[in-house]
Formats: sequence, structure tokens, C-alpha cells
Amino acid sequence: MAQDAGEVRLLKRLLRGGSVSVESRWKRETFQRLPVVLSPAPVPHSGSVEPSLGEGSDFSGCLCFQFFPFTFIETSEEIFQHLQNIVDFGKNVMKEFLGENYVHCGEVVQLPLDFVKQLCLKIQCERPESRCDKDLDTLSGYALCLPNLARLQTYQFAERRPILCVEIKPKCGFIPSSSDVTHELKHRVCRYCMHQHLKVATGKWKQISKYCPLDLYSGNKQRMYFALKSLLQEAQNNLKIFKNGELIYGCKDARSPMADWSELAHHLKPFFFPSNGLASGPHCTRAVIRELVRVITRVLLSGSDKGRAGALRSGPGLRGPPVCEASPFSRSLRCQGKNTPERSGLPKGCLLYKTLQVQMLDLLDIEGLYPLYRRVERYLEEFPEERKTLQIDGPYDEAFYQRLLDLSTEDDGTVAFALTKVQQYRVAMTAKDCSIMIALSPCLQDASSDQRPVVPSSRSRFAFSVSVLDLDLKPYESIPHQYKLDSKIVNYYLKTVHAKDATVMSTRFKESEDCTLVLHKV
Ligand SMILES: O=P(O)(O)O[C@@H]1[C@@H](OP(=O)(O)O)[C@H](OP(=O)(O)O)[C@H](O)[C@H](OP(=O)(O)O)[C@H]1OP(=O)(O)O
Ligand SMILES: Nc1ncnc2c1ncn2[C@@H]1O[C@H](COP(=O)(O)OP(=O)(O)OP(=O)(O)O)[C@@H](O)[C@H]1O
Repeated sequence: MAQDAGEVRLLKRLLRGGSVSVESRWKRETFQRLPVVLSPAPVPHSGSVEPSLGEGSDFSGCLCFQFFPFTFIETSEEIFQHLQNIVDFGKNVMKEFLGENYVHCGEVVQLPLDFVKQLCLKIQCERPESRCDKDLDTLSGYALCLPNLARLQTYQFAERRPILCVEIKPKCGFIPSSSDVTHELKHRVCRYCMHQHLKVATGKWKQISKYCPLDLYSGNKQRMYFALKSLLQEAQNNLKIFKNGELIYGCKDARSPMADWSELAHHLKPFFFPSNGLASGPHCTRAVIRELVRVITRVLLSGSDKGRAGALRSGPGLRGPPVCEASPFSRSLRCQGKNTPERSGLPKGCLLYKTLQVQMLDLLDIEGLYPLYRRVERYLEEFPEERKTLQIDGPYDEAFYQRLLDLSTEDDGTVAFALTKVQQYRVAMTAKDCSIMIALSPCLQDASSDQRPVVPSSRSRFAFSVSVLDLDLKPYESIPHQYKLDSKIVNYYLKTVHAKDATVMSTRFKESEDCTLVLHKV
């Protein structure tokens, strides 16, 4: 379909979203992104725009709207402020930590109300049931306009060349070392691996993934390959692949069909083996997947973008163990009697390194943080008007950023200390839930290398860009939810998996004891 200026196309595939638990005091607003064609101007000026639904896309921008629970209405001014806070948080905090090139903050735009109302009507029937307790804000006209991060961000103009985009939601890449942790298990098994069991038990996903974030963040190529292959086997909401803006791989929910590598390889072959007649079949599929995994690993390890995450480097005593005991990679090494692999370490300029540093702003773990949150809460109950001064809901300015750099963990009993840790925790949680978008576009064989970064594969070369998605600061009000969820995850794991493992271990131990006894007798 041709794209006229102002024509709006929605992508059905992106009209999705997770459920949001609304606690009694937590009237959560959510934002949802709608990919739309916004060309040539970023804001449609005509009031008579005709939004139309369409599959596949070449969308140039994303509009991010506020969605409300039915009972909760904000004024236009408040909505504008919320959206502006998201932009400011990106600019003043995340850009500082992660670096200029990786973070795209977008801008608040005002759209004609007619346009928004039509958009709302168009998407209504596409929205998942779990999200239907909320309505799109059609009253303010404000939205956040972001670039299409599935495209190369290193090039100013929309490219016509084929483009591949791999979206990874890596989740938390470290194990807490905080002394406030009450279950010793949390020092050995990462949250993602524990959470998998609860997610399968509650039906969110069908089966346990072999992916462990610590493998991806290890910087060790072998472990990274294993992590990426595991994501390709069981994508859940941690991996999506787009070709020319169209989702070709990745599932929406537990009902999605199983991963089909041969279909994926069919899509990817022209990118990785452009001019050769590599026969199809399992050999070809393996070769293509191997190329993809290698290219993604190279891209993830690349980067010289500065950023100030170095300012966050915590002392060696605060680093958790380099491997998660539940990772099948380290398990299999242990079974073979090999030592656990060394953490090769990520290069400091790469996005994974910087993201991990920001995640590690969670110094105390939710168990150490929760009492500090309660301290701030008690203070706010007594002095509610102070919420503004404490910058709980913004502004996320330079002063807010500066306070995040204080990594001391010595509690002097003040509200100021508690507040700093609470804000650091919110930022860390944001970094634990963001996604990385890797856009790859084949370079022409004879193209002179310009300033743009290029990654080679065995038969081709790609211009690429890396960006971070979903950098909205996690709400202060979600902390009690985090606290409860943490204990639910750990208890479920302890009750089921760990107990089972312990039984297996003790049986094995008995067997080996028996065996030893027999040997002694002989
Ligand atoms: O708590 P988690 O680790 O399950 O993370 C939630 C995500 O689930 P996941 O584990 O990635 O499947 C969850 O992902 P889905 O929407 O389920 O795909 C959300 O990203 C949620 O963030 P928010 O509450 O919508 O701002 C995430 O909640 P936050 O904890 O980041 O607030
Ligand atoms: N600027 C963008 N460019 C390209 N794709 C985007 C952009 N923003 C969002 N998307 C796509 O839309 C999907 C959903 O976006 P996002 O996670 O922000 O929405 P959400 O509905 O709030 O979901 P969640 O509950 O997981 O946060 C992303 O996983 C990504 O594939």
C-alpha cells in the first residue's frame, strides 16, 4: 500500500500488551505505543486524517499514548506533564548513563482530537482482553512521538534497503550480593531463572526457557551464543525479529505456535547468504541461525559510545557470582566435571555493560529496599505536600540524576538516604525491563565504508544501529508489588524446583555412599 503524507497505518501485531495489576492505592497509568506512518511531518496537521489498519509496515514513527483505568481521569495538563517526564527521564538520566547514541527520547506532540478518536476506534477491537479495563486518552490530544527503532538510527532518512531488526529483552543480568537477602538461594540462582517456573505454573508461558541473562551478560562468546540460541528456541517476550518492519519471529503469549527455525532461516537467508545458492534443509537452517547468532553477539559486544555508566561502577565486594546455578550452560559444565566458566567481562563501551551497571543501582535488593520505601511512605503520610520536593513524580532533572550517583549503603536513618535508594531502585528496575533493538541492513559489496558502524558476517556485511526501548521510569507505587512478587517467586521455586533438586541430590548422595561402601567391602 502506498503511504501518503499523513496516512496512518496501525500494525495489528503491535497492539498488544501485558496485564497490569492495580493495587488499591496504585492507580497505575500505562502507556502503549502505536506504530504509525508519520511522514513527512512528525505531527499530522490535517484534522481529516483517515486512520486505516494494515498488516506489515514501513512505519516511520511510534506514537505513545496514555491509557487509563476507566475510573481514573487526569487533566490534560497532568497528561502533558507525565509524557514530558518520560522525555526528561530519557534525556537527563538514561542518556547520561547509557550514552547518546543508544537512547532516543522522542518528543511530546499534540494531535488533532479527531485523529485520536478515529485511532481509538480503529484499535479497539484489536486490543487484548487483559487491557480492556483501560481506555486510550482521547481528550488531551497529547502523545509521545518516538522514532521507529526497528530502522537504522545512524541514518537520518528512512532507508529503502531491506532491514532486519532483532529485539531482545535481556532482563536482570546479575545475582544480588546484598546482605539483606534472606533466602540464601537468591545468591545462587538468578531471578529470571526462578521466575520461569512461576510463569509456567501460572500459564504465562508453556515451557521453561534455557535462557539465562547471566550468560548473555557474561561477555563470554560461548555463553552468549548459548543464551541467544536459547532465546531462539523459546522466545517468550524476550526476543522478536522483524524483517522490513514485519514480525517474522517471536511469540505473543503461551498459545503462540512453536518456533519454526526453517521458516526463520528462509527469511534470513537472503541477508546472510545473499549471492549463493546454499541448499535449503537442516544444514542451511543451522548455517543461517549460526550466522545470525554470531552477528548479534558481535553487535552486542561492540560500541564505544561514552555515557557515564562508569560513574556507577560498584566495588568488587558488591558483585554477585558470575554464574547462575540454574543456567543449563553452567549445569552441563558442572556435570562434565569442568569448572564454572569465567566471566570474560563485557567491553565497557557496549550497551550490555552500561545496562548492567544501571541495573546494579539496585544495591540492596528489594528485601533491603522495602523497609526504606516504608520510611519514605511514613514521611509522606505525615507530610504529603513533600511529595513534590522529594521529586517522586519528577521533575527528572540534573539534580535528580546527580543524587543517583551516591552509591553509599550506610544507612544514617534519614529520609534522604531512604529516598536515594528508592529512586536508584526505580531506575535499576527500568533497566532490568528495557529492550535492546538491533537494526541490521546489508551493505552493498562495493559500497565505500562511511562513518557508520559495520558488522561483518562470513558472506556479507551489515550497517547496524543499537537502541534501547521502553525507558519509562518504573512508578514509585510499584515497590510493594515488587516486594510481594519477589517472595512469591522465591517461595515457589523453593517449594517446587529446589525441593525436587534436593531430593535428587540426596538420592545421588546416598547412591554414591552405597557405592563407596561396596567398594570398601571389596
Ligand atoms: O516483574 P517482571 O520481571 O515480571 O517484569 C514485568 C514484565 O514481565 P516479564 O518478566 O518480562 O515477562 C512485563 O512484561 P509483559 O508486559 O508481561 O510482556 C512488563 O514489562 C512489566 O512492566 P510494567 O509493569 O508493564 O511496567 C514488568 O514489570 P516490572 O517488574 O518491570 O515492573
Ligand atoms: N519506537 C519504537 N520503534 C519500533 N518498535 C517499537 C517502538 N516502540 C515499541 N515498539 C514495539 O512495540 C512493542 C510494545 O512496546 P512497549 O513494550 O513499549 O508497549 P507496552 O504495550 O507498554 O508493553 P509492555 O507492557 O511490555 O511495556 C515493543 O516490544 C516493540 O516491538
